[in-house]
Amino acid sequence: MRDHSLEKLRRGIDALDQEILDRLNRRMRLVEQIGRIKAEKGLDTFDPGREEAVCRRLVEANPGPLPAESVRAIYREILAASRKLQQPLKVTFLGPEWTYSHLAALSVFGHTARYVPQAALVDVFDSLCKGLSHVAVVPIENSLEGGIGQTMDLLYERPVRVVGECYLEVAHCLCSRAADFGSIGKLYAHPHALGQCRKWISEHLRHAEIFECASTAKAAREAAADPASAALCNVKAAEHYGLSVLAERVEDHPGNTTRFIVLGLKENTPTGDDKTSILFAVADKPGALYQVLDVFTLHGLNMTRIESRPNRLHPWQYLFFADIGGHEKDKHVEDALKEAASRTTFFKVLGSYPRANPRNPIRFDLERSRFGG
Ligand SMILES: O=C(O)C(=O)C[C@]1(C(=O)O)C=C[C@@H](O)C=C1
Repeated sequence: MRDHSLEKLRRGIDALDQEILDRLNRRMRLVEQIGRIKAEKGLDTFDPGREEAVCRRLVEANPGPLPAESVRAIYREILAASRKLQQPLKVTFLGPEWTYSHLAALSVFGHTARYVPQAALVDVFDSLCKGLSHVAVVPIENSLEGGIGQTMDLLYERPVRVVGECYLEVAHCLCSRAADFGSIGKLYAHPHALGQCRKWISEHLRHAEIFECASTAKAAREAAADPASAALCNVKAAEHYGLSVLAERVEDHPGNTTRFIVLGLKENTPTGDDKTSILFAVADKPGALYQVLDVFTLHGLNMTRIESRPNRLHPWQYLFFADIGGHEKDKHVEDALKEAASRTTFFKVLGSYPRANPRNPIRFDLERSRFGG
């Protein structure tokens, strides 16, 4: 028997879908016009500040029942389609495919960007600096393991700008071609994944010989070649390399999150809720670091991170990486940066970008292989 009320509702949906499509195409015609202006003026297609402003405005104006995370997910793909019409955006990251960097890049740039995996982190920076990619996505710190030293070194050495950030929940799985733990003699894993799963491994895989790999996806690739081995990787890498998931979420602490930064070559426009990353060195004298930090206190700027790293060009000297609230173009931030710089021996603004919320990381839904809130 035909259900007339169901058919009527579906006719309503069809009419609305047509309206959404017409409006999306009207939007895309405006996007094409902007694309032509940008091309004439030599401006970048990707404007992270504007994109964040578009999403934030919609999330704030959203009356529901559509959840905020769905508004963001839908607009992630609409904006990706917009950029693709203007000029396909090339996004580079540490590969192979389905590393956490790849997942982070997908969560920022959607599925229609062009993804360019690299074999090493230095190649990711070089691809951007040589103009072979428009943007790069690299890990900068993990909630359990701390700063990613190699990224910090390359931020010091290369003329790149930080133009965005995102937090991604890291959910490691033990994946293998083997049917159970008993037959696993080797474990392939990235050193950070090993650090994050230390306790679990000592309880469940004490007998396995450990082989470190340059990425979690490479670990999956190695495990695919040897049925008596396993890898610590995400569920997408397991799927891609034909591995079964033997155990889910094997990290020692829930809430394991990695912060990724988006790199570009140009400055960002302010959005009203930004963060600025800086890098500096101070003289070898009492109170030198305090003098710099004091400037931010006096200007009422919140410092959300400070981390030191050995300066590889000058042994036993240190570089400080810090993040403060605000945009370098905000007057009070600009004044503070100028004053702080005058108290250092080296000072570099790495970039200002829309602030992301570490307490609400992007989650990769293991069951549905989709991004959630
Ligand atoms: O406003 C722009 O600069 C656009 O190019 C349009 C648009 C959009 O679709 O809203 C597309 C790409 C940019 O990264 C930002 C926004």
